[in-house]
Amino acid sequence: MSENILKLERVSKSFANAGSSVTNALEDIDLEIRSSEFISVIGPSGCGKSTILRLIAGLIVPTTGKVTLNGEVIDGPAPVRGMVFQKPTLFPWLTVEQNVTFSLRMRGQLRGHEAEVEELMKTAGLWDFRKNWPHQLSGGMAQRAALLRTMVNNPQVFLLDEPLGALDAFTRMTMQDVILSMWSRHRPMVAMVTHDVDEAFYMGSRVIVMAPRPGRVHNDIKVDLPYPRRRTSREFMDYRRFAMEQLNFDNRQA
Ligand SMILES: Nc1ncnc2c1ncn2[C@@H]1O[C@H](COP(=O)(O)OP(=O)(O)OP(=O)(O)O)[C@@H](O)[C@H]1O
Repeated sequence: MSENILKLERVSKSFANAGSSVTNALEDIDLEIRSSEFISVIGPSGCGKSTILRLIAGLIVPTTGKVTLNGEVIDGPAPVRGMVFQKPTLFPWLTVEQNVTFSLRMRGQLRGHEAEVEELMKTAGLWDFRKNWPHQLSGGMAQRAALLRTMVNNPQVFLLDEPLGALDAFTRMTMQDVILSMWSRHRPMVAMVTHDVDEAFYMGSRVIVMAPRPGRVHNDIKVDLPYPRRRTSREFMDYRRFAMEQLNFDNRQA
């Protein structure tokens, strides 16, 4: 399988505010992501994390610079770049299974993919709930269904914007493993925004630390730890400590 390369080259993004002021959400971002990398993006509120994902998704275009996938400029959304948001957006009138297979059915591609869908739903613990309606699901189950719905398209680029932010700590840790096990099947390129430093290092093969005003890359850390990772290992704690220093949290304690 050929390697996919996503590039942000000298990308800046400004937003006009009410009145005449402008927010420089991102300034001069250079970033290269390759197939099978799992990128976690962390940084303080407002530093442009979601803006990076929205640019890659093609929901917005850069003010200057360019975003390309395999050399082609991204200027709109496409199924090869799937995005999952913090709040799962399932169709309430469709069952879990119908939600997960929605885009496959729309494209007439469900036949031949049934076995794969079944296996994915079993991995995600949703098979026994496939006939349920979205309102009958817990938050974690709904988010798993939303993740699968994007995953069944086999996107080249998988964009996750705080996908686990609304979940309790235990469900969140389980979901981290569910996402990693789904990722390990085809190893698509993943870019995930999170506010949780542990999550960033537990999941990411690379962690991008961003700084605000204007949003820029402060550090790009390769996480040299094999999967599955141990949250309590010394190496894990070393990465965590380093990131906390980068984010300047080590000297903000009371
Ligand atoms: N559509 C928009 N119009 C005006 N300003 C915007 C728009 N989208 C984002 N911004 C501004 O751009 C900056 C970066 O926003 P962004 O949502 O990317 O940050 P973030 O790092 O994801 O923040 P958070 O962690 O709080 O979700 C913020 O100052 C935000 O107010």
